Amino acid sequence: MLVTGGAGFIGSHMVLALLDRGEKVVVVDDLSTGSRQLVPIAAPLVRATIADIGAMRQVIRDYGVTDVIHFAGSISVPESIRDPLDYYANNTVGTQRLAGICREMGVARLIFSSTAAVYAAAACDRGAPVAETAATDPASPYGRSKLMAEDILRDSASAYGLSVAVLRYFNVAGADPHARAGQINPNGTHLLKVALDAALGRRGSVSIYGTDYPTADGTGVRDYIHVSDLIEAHLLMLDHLRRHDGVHLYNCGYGQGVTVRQLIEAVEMVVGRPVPKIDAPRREGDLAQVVADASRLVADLGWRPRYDRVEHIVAHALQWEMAQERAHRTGWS
Ligand SMILES: NC(=O)c1ccc[n+]([C@@H]2O[C@H](COP(=O)([O-])OP(=O)(O)OC[C@H]3O[C@@H](n4cnc5c(N)ncnc54)[C@H](O)[C@@H]3O)[C@@H](O)[C@H]2O)c1
Ligand SMILES: O=c1ccn([C@@H]2O[C@H](COP(=O)(O)OP(=O)(O)O[C@H]3O[C@H](CO)[C@H](O)[C@H](O)[C@H]3O)[C@@H](O)[C@H]2O)c(=O)[nH]1
Repeated sequence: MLVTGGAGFIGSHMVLALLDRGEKVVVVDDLSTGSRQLVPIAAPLVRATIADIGAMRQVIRDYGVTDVIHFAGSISVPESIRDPLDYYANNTVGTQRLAGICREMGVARLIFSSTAAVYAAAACDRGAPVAETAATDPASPYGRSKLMAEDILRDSASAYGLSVAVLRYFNVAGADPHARAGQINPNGTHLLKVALDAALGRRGSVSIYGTDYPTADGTGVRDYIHVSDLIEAHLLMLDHLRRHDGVHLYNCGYGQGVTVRQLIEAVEMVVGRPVPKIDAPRREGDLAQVVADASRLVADLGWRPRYDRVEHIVAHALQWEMAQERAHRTGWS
């Protein structure tokens, strides 16, 4: 099993879960945002970009890879607006190259990390959960870079017989309940990371981007999914893909909308300290609300989330942050 981006936030949880159930895993990661520290010793880490066809060919050959879970990519909506070409290169061209090498080397299955950012604003902003059948029309280069990658994989599936699962994640957060992995990128911009940093005094405040959205309290609504529940969906997907060829598409979320203010309140409650916050203008490329209809995942794969309360997500993320602080103090990071 090859996990691209396995030194990153979500990929490292995937590696742990695969090892936990006895699979052999190799990781390819260029460590652009990931960290060697997140990769367990039992999983060899090859430091390379997925665009390096020679390196990828060698990894797939050396480790006899038949299945790929493809997390490697660039993930920030605002960054994609500032530098769209980087996003198309890394997410779209990178995936196209990976599909080519999978075809050449006879890889059987690939699971792809896509995103809710592919959906059209009109489909999301009605307020109802968005199903896989909703219209796509991304509001950002990030979303477009991922939607094009989805198309490349779908076409590769029908032309070359690669079996593909596209998983559209909503907002992934939290950390391993045993604090073995978590968010490590010091430049992380996701709301929970920023709010926790503000609560822990590592940054001055959190800006609330937009307070005039047509939502319950005027702030943006997202569907935060605990990373461990997301990983469980990947394990189920992998088993399903091993029994069923073709192309599969699933949303991954809880169907629960949480506003920016509600998430910050949950941080205040769990940490037990106020979070300094500043009202700020809307952020370009943001939608008012993005909530998943994940009933397909539940019906087809029997997915049963375990951590679908926002307090779980915040508590596990905090536990990880505390473990990191201890490790830094004692020189173990
Ligand atoms: N975090 C979320 O809320 C979220 C939501 C939807 C989709 N996703 C997708 O999930 C995937 C993982 O996201 P994450 O939150 O773990 O981010 P992350 O930045 O922690 O992980 C990405 C990993 O990929 C590596 N990487 C990036 N480009 C690479 C390349 N060209 N070659 C090799 N390695 C490369 C990075 O070093 C990092 O370890 C991404 O594809 C992202 O678009 C994430
Ligand atoms: O400092 C911050 C950071 C975020 N937000 C707000 O919090 C919400 C969530 O923002 P994030 O930056 O945490 O996440 P996004 O919704 O922008 O995007 C994330 O989820 C998407 C899917 O919904 C994509 O997959 C993408 O990879 C991932 O970055 C948004 O309303 C945003 O405006 C703030 O108010 N202040």
